[in-house]
Amino acid sequence: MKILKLLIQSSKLLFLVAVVASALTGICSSFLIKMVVESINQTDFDAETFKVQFFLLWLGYGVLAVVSSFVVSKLSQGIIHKLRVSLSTKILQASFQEIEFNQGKIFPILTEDIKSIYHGIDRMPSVTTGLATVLGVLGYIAYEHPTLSLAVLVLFASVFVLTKLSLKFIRRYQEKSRVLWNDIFKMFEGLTYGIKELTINKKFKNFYLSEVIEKTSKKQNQYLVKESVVVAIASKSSDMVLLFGMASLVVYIYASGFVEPSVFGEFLTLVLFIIAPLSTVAGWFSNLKRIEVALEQISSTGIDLEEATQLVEPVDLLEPESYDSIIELKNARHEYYNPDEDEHFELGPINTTIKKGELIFLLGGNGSGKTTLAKMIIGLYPPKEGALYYKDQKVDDSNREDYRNKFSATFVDSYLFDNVTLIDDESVIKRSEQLLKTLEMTKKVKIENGKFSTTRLSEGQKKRLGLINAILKDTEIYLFDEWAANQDPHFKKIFYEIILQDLKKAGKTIIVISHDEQYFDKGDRVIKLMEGQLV
Ligand SMILES: Nc1ncnc2c1ncn2[C@@H]1O[C@H](COP(=O)(O)OP(=O)(O)OP(=O)(O)O)[C@@H](O)[C@H]1O
Repeated sequence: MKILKLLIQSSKLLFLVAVVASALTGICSSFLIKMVVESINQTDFDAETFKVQFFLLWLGYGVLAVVSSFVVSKLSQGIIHKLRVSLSTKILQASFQEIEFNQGKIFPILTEDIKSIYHGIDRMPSVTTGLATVLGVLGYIAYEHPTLSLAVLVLFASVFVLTKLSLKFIRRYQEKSRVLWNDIFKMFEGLTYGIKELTINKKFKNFYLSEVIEKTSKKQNQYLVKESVVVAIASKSSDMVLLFGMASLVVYIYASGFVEPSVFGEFLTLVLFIIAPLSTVAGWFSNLKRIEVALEQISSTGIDLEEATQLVEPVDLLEPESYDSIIELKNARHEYYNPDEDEHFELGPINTTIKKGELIFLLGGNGSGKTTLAKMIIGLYPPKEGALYYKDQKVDDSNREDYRNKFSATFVDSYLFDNVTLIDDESVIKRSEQLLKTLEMTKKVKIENGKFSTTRLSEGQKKRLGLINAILKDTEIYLFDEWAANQDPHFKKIFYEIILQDLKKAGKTIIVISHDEQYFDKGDRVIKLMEGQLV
């Protein structure tokens, strides 16, 4: 079971303490039950010994139960923390294309699936204690009443079969309701980021509320209700099987007389004591299924929760003194397949070279593949065929991370981080102040505690801050994907005539995706894409 593996991986020592403490708690409770039951029919009842023994077991039970709860909760919290960090790490390490393709699934995983795993683990103290109690009492019954215990085992086996049968249905509904979480998150995304469009148009707002939100939410509720019904049927029918079995035994024992009624009474009391913990253990199996569903969702995005096994040792690219080109694409191809529309987009084969210090404009109509080519050049999409070279060295899985580090980029949908731009170096502070001035942002943004003071800005201003962020990274190659698209003519001029020229003077290699043909004479070369091909 993957969840047990995760628990053990989290801390072997804590896991061992939790198992031992839970087992001892169960043993204490079994002995307490045995003492009470035995004392009922005892003729030579010794109250003093009973009090001492009972007190010690009672105290032991309480202390051990608290210890096991504390340790398991420490373990489960540790797992949740580790899961969050490791999931985030794995997302950052995973193939960009895989994560980009599964973008809609990431949020539900980081919230819903982690919550399901947490709730499953959180119940473990009561489950382990319950299990230990059941096993302890069963052991005692088997020792004291071997024939009767056989009958109990048959009854418990029926409960087990019933639970197992119901788990198939429970899992089916859990899977269906979990898949709907992806739609629910998408719908909340629309509600948050599309609030302008929704607020403006009453018809659309009502449609979104009734046809999207209400329908999806209702559908999920139906699955959740079905799951609860199956859980209730399974658990209640188990209780009914147990009670019916007991009643049948009573009738049979009275009819056959093969056991003394007083012995049977003691036996029955013991069995009744373990029905509740047995129910807790059986109920937990549905939680286990939910954990399985959550873990499957996580691995469906290509994220493997096992400890990372480094497939290729990362290496740095060399920095030779002389080389032909800084970037070269040889027969490089990329393709997308859109399963929803059964549509392919093919880029390439692309053959081109970029020299160090060149300022290149990349031009092309909407959907011609400019951003896709940019992502391939920057190392986000490894070419599906052909190859990419940096200073005459082939870029492959081992050096791709180092290759990507040679770039700074702004994309159309770039995210402006407000807590990452660490401006701690004196020269960087100076440069950022200079850039704020050039891009006329000094009245809006200041540098405070090594960060920009605000990101509550207009879209054009945010883009300018994003540009400053990219430039401050001071990398060898820059890529700007339609940066100037939403800038007014004044800031377009600043971008093409000051910013790009300053970068060029500093020896940077620059690729600019742009439709501003009036500035193309400021560059060294223009390349054009048409339907995925360089023309
Ligand atoms: N993540 C993706 N998955 C599937 N298809 C995609 C993906 N991204 C882009 N495409 C498809 O690839 C084609 C090229 O897209 P791309 O974004 O590279 O074009 P572009 O030239 O940058 O367009 P624009 O000028 O509109 O930004 C389009 O037909 C688009 O539908």
